[in-house]
Amino acid sequence: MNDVQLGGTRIIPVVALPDAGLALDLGQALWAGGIRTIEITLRTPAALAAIATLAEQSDLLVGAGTVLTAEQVELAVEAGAKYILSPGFSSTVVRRCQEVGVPVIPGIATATELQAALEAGVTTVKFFPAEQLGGPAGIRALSGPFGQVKFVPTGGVSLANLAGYLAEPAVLAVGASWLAAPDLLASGDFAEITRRSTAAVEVAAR
Ligand SMILES: O=C(O)C(=O)C[C@H](O)[C@H](O)COP(=O)(O)O
Repeated sequence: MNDVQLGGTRIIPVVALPDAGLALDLGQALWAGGIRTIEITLRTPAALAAIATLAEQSDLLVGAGTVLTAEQVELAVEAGAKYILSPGFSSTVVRRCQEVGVPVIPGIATATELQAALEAGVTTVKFFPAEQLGGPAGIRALSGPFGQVKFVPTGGVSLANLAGYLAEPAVLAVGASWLAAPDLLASGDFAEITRRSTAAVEVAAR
């Protein structure tokens, strides 16, 4: 599975890319800041083209996010996505990922959903929306009965609370949009994306 790679810098920038033409500059800006993976959400029409560009022309480990259907799994994998994330748990999405042989990180928000994920053969889950669900303490509570599970908290993770999440042994990596925030992408401020990446990677390395 991609745990080893995701566990590298432990930070996954979550990006809704307005224009696939920004993909390479974005990839370079993140890489320069020490980031080694990216989640491109299938929330914009540019997503699949951006995944293809980065999969072919960058060294980033490219994941596809907001994958809600089996068809989207296929499209994302065809485009070059190396792992799949969903905001919630769908046994249909998970099954198709398993059939295709691509690692999947479905979202869970409750113990019931986590049990469903385990039953489906998943042991790495997205914890979404992390801050609203109790943050690191919420993850710690779920880790009690589910000690074998690794979490990727996403939703409300910032530079200010990053260290708290990464200090949890059950946290594989965090997902967050502030590194490549929509306003930075809109204004083409790639230098700031590198600055934010550098700052986050520095916190993760402590
Ligand atoms: O679409 C998905 O699959 C998601 O994960 C939803 C959000 O884009 C992330 O949770 C980012 O949240 P923020 O870092 O708080 O902006």
